[in-house]
Amino acid sequence: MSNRLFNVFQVGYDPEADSYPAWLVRQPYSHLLPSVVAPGTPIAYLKEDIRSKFGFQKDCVVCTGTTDSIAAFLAARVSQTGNAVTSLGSTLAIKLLSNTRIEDSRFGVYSHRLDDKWLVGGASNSGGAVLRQLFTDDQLEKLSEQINPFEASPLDYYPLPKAGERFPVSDPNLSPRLLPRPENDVDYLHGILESIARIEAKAYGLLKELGASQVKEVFTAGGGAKNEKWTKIRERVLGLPVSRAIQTEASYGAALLALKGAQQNIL
Ligand SMILES: Nc1ncnc2c1ncn2[C@@H]1O[C@H](COP(=O)(O)OP(=O)(O)O)[C@@H](O)[C@H]1O
Ligand SMILES: O=C(CO)[C@H](O)[C@H](O)COP(=O)(O)O
Repeated sequence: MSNRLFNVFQVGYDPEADSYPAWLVRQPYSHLLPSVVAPGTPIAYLKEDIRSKFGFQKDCVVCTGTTDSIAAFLAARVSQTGNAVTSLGSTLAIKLLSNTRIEDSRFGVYSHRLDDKWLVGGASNSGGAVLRQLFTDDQLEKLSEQINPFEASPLDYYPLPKAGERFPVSDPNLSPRLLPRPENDVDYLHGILESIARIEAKAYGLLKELGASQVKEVFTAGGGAKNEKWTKIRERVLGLPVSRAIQTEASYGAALLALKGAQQNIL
């Protein structure tokens, strides 16, 4: 049984029809396809050996979950069309609540169903992993303090931890661009944060071009959410209100799903 309704469409599940397509069901291997249930559905009690090994309670029930960036979206508890959550973790993942579904593999764009709406977006390989290759978290904090976020950086990079990008450009060979490196690390970090913000702006612009609902406000999750200077840079580059989500950890969204599941009877 799949515990990720939101991503079984990656094995061919149609989230609009809420079923596998007929051509797939006709295949000789179709019995191997995972059965699908909604996130936050209780599916089983823990096996006794696991329960006692880790000290879980007898009534501990396993519920279906979701992907990390959808969990971050749920944690932010936003519900209005046009609200979006950018997860600034190791990668940069975008989820916009839209009335329309969009799919375009040329740009790594896809939609997950969320009740009667769609969570449209994609995930860029840019984000915190490349920052961690260059700076410690402590340096990130101290250098960021010295950035003037209202001043545009003249540096133009495409920060990636290694070659390859998924969204808003799908190119497995795209090379990281992190040069020239200025002498001053504050300037360097400013240029990198601003360049990642431009990737984010391009991503939201692309979703709009492809027909998604207009983005009105962006909430931020993940390790980058605590960087207030970056938030201000992003606000300027995106031309949208940007703020830290009330809960910035994807695990909080997963816990909300577990709470929902715990209130239902097991399947
Ligand atoms: N002050 C900061 N400013 C920007 N990014 C930061 C800061 N501190 C940590 N990060 C980034 O946050 C990332 C970790 O966030 P997290 O949400 O835990 O990521 P993940 O769960 O995807 O690994 C690291 O890659 C790190 O570079
Ligand atoms: O790669 C990821 C984050 O970088 C996620 O695992 C990926 O985004 C899958 O989740 P979703 O289908 O919700 O985007």
